[in-house]
Amino acid sequence: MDGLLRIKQTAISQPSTETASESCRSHRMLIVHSLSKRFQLEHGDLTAVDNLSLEVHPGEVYGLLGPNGAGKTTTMRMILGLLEPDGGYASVDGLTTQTDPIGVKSRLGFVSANDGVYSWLTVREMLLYFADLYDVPHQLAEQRCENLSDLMEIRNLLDRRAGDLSTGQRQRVTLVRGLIHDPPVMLLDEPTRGLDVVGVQTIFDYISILRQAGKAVVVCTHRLDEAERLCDRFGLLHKGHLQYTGTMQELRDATGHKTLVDIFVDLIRN
Ligand SMILES: Nc1ncnc2c1ncn2[C@@H]1O[C@H](COP(=O)(O)OP(=O)(O)OP(=O)(O)O)[C@@H](O)[C@H]1O
Repeated sequence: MDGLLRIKQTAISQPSTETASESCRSHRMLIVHSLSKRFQLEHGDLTAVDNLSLEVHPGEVYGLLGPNGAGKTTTMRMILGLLEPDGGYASVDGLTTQTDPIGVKSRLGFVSANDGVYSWLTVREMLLYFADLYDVPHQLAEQRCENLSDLMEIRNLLDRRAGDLSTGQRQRVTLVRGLIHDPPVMLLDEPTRGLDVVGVQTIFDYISILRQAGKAVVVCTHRLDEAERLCDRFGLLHKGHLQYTGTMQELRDATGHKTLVDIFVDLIRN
């Protein structure tokens, strides 16, 4: 952790230097406005996401939590522009998924437990390829590749074939890949799924780096204990509705329960 934090300053842009003022900084937040999605099933419609609104500010980690089928993935897919909403939009930097879906996409980084790597490319080739997809100028991409490799301790892997890496090494590479275009907003879908204790700690370190770099971070996870330690604010989704949103203390005050687990059990049973 110490090593990562020591060098993080050089690897990803800091909010104070990247933006001139607080008002400018506030544009770099994620706004989700009245997102809705219905799926047509054989026996009628299913509302997977119902009029969901939330905001995530720079330097804030927001836990989007909910039981199986609550609508988390559907929400993420709509924010990422992979699924057309029936209503509402997501916006970053004043751009919206309705009017400039590619502009929004270029401002989002995505890390998922299902991330794969291009087996036949070296790690460096793959990182530069992704940078190119995001139109990062080559020299800047090379510089980011070096700096982020130091940050996530993968410098010794840069010239190795991605397909030969261990699970933990791949994880670090995909974390770097998510940041190669220096997006202001990061979406993390079940980032600790299937990882050992070291892998989980890597994710914790990564998220604290993102927070300190002023990224707006959304984390979807079933690990409520982890979410409680990681996130500044939470949205509790159930059957497509955002039932509660707020800090841990606000959730406690609203529900009368102490832990996320208790809040969840109550939510699902009632
Ligand atoms: N393409 C689709 N067609 C029909 N129904 C879908 C489709 N995608 C999702 N759903 C339904 O929408 C609801 C929400 O699914 P979603 O995958 O968003 O939940 P989730 O909160 O991510 O669940 P999990 O934690 O189990 O991954 C579920 O009832 C699911 O079956």
